[in-house]
Amino acid sequence: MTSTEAQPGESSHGDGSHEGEASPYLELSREAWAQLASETVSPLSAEELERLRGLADQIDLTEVEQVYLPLSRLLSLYVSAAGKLHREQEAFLHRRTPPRTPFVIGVAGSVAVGKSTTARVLQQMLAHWPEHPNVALVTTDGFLYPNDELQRRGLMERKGFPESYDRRALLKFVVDIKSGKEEVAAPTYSHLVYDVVPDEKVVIRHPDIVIVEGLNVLQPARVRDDGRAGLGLSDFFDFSVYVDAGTAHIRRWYVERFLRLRETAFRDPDSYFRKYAKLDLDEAIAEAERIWDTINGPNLQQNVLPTRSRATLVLRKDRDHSVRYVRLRKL
Ligand SMILES: Nc1ncnc2c1ncn2[C@@H]1O[C@H](COP(=O)(O)OP(=O)(O)O)[C@@H](O)[C@H]1O
Ligand SMILES: CC(C)(COP(=O)(O)O)[C@@H](O)C(=O)NCCC(=O)O
Repeated sequence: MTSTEAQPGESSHGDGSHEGEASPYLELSREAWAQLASETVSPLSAEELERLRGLADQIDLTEVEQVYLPLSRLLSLYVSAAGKLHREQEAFLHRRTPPRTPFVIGVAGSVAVGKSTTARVLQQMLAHWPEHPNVALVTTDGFLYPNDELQRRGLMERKGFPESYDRRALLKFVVDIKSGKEEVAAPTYSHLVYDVVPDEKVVIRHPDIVIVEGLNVLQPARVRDDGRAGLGLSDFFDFSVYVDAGTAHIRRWYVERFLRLRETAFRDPDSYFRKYAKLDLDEAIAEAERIWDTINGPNLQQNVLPTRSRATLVLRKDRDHSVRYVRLRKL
């Protein structure tokens, strides 16, 4: 078994358990997990796998086969079991027209850890398992307050912190999905203009599975003024994945992505960051590090990392994005 380094604010096991307590997780080394891949028949042809890589230019095909294929199979088992349980419960309750309840998967983790990449690969892979072809993907950034509102609340330097989201709207969105509403719409966010896009929605119809990806999807429910805890988003998740890595690696991935965007997206005249396209290399690195050290790094430590032990499964990556071990909840 791989040893784990403790992170600030976490238990010595790094999984929420404390000395002398049984860990609620089963930990599988990279080798043990990859072994499962050899026992899993891929629902994707070689060409489909190759096409999948196009989704995430950087992702290694071996990684897709050894890590994400068994993960999609495991998820597929959970989806089937949840569907069966739901149907049997509805029959037991004599409900004749049971509503469709999509299987909801949360994908959490830091900015730049690889949540979007993981979520997109899982979306494609899950859609190839015959039982559930309609897999929708929603990112929580559409539920950020628009920049005007963030400015009004003094939160422009806190984008991504829990209070920068319209949490009530986000919760309603997931409740609507889980209660089997036929059509559900979510607002969208543009990384180019760095703001919510007015009047643009992503509409989800009849999904079998919905993946909800975002920094704070595992945040526990807030305690209300009357002292009672409400419901949190994760109360409506059937499964959750926390994408994890050492903070120093994530900080480097953030800076590298920033430098790549400086060569591409930041040059777009509509880009909020077009001023960064003019920076020389050292200035650009300093600016990316400043944003990390003042916004995304503190958010990771204060809000995101403390939710890791709430996940059903943790994917722990190494410095090159390869998954080093997988932790799965067994209790
Ligand atoms: N599995 C992977 N292999 C290689 N590079 C990856 C992988 N996952 C993410 N990356 C790279 O890491 C950076 C952050 O990934 P991204 O999915 O955009 O993160 P997030 O959605 O968490 O902000 C991107 O530059 C992306 O290309
Ligand atoms: C938009 C984000 C808050 C991520 O939102 P998410 O989809 O995880 O809800 C983040 O990518 C972001 O822009 N953070 C602000 C600091 C920065 O510019 O990196």
